[in-house]
Amino acid sequence: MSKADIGLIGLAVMGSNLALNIAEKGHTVAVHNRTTSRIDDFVATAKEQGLEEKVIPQADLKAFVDAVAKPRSIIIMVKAGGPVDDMIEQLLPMLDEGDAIIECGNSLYSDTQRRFDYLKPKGIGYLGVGVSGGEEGARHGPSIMVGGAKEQWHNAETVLKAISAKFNGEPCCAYLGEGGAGHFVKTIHNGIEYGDMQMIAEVYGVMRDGLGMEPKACAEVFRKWNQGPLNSYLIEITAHVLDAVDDETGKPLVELILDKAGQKGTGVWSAIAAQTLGVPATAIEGAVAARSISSRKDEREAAEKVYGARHAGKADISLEDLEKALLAGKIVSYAQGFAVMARASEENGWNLPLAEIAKIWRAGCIIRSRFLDQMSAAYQKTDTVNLLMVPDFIELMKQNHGALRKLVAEGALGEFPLICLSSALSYFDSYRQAQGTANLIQGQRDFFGAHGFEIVGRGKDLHGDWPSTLDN
Ligand SMILES: NC(=O)C1=CN([C@@H]2O[C@H](COP(=O)(O)OP(=O)(O)OC[C@H]3O[C@@H](n4cnc5c(N)ncnc54)[C@H](OP(=O)(O)O)[C@@H]3O)[C@@H](O)[C@H]2O)C=CC1
Ligand SMILES: O=C(CO)[C@H](O)[C@H](O)COP(=O)(O)O
Repeated sequence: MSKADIGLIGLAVMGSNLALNIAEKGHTVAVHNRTTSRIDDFVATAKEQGLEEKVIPQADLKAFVDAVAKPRSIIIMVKAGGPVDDMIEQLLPMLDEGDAIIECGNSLYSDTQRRFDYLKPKGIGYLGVGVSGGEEGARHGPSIMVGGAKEQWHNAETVLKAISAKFNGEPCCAYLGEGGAGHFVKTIHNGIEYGDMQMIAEVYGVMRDGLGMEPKACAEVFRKWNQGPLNSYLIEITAHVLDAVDDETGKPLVELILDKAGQKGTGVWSAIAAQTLGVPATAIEGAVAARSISSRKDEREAAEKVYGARHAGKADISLEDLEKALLAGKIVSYAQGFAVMARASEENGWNLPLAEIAKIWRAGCIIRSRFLDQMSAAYQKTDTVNLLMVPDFIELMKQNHGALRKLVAEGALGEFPLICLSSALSYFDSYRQAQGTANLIQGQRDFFGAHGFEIVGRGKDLHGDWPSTLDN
């Protein structure tokens, strides 16, 4: 029996769809799953789709490994965390030097780095790969962010590029750097995804509570915006979510869905990375905070009783300004996400290609958009890491930050929470303020802790002659 081009372990939502995608592109794939009933279900689906000849199912792990051509490329698509380490340990005695484990889940990049370092001396290549696009993407073409062992990447490159999404014929799949680089980029992708989703939700809140719009009317607006500069997958699906009607009650489905957002970790990891690297990512942090506040429904209900319902009423803002405000917020959020990646790249020696990252996000992934095409073109022309200093985007910010300002002001007066959009605006205003207020902070730090301050022309580590007695 001829050997499979590639192996795949983990036939849940993502793994099964990736395996079907691989088979459809003409590559033979050996598949395995801990619970064997999933293998049977997968084989049945492969048959329905006429792909069974490209699939080698193996319930026994050793037989699965033996079914893959050497040097082996074995994708693992299991639950992130401990299960990945378990899988690695089970595979290790069965692999040969030069084989590769290609881990495609949403893993913490520091775990990926650890696994890469652990396997390298054993002669096993470890690739930590971010895959975005959900179920549909996995089946028909995700965006694929590869990090880890470069040599083994070349063995798997043909298959991974074949199954990835294409933008103008170019694969949305690239090798981005050693160790945890691929998973770091996927994490920041998700952080940006959180920002996009939260900003959209905040604008929906203003439409609903400030402009008194019904979900169907909101859907219509998002559909229209999807024809303009905000064109993106997330704007498109927002229109669909707002349009959906509950069969049981005939009411808009969105009004029945509990307002508590889930989160699986990548947003928090992005915010922690930003803080650890000393690169502000206020939009991502705001989006994570908003999800956490949303989950405290009981507390919110109690607080509303204490403080009274918000004044929600007429917001004095046009739909045109809402669109512009969303665009300005989005630019700031992407500027922050890319600045975090640039800093992480320096810190870890990854040499992350920012233009390439924007390119492979243009199709297949959850944040795919027209905007990313503009971004990749802009980053190809410049080395500047902050998008706010890239000529095309300077122009866009100049045209749109006024609308963001108006929205945030309306939000404050009308008591509409805009945690993400307002923090994006504050970042923008802080970023472009040549004379800030940290002079006072430095004075305070020197007062209570003799931490020293700098006076230009006079020197560093200077101290004030502060009073020694105080009232407090
Ligand atoms: N769902 C999505 O939209 C996206 C998910 N991801 C990431 O992709 C990965 C897979 O996601 P998804 O397909 O949703 O599946 P899940 O995260 O729900 O994981 C289920 C799979 O993991 C296997 N598994 C769990 N524990 C173990 C273990 N200890 N040993 C062996 N196998 C184990 C399960 O096997 P069994 O059947 O035996 O229980 C099953 O195949 C995750 O890291 C996820 O974060 C990335 C992008 C999008
Ligand atoms: O990676 C993804 C999309 O890109 C997954 O759908 C992920 O689960 C999204 O994160 P969260 O569940 O925290 O919203």
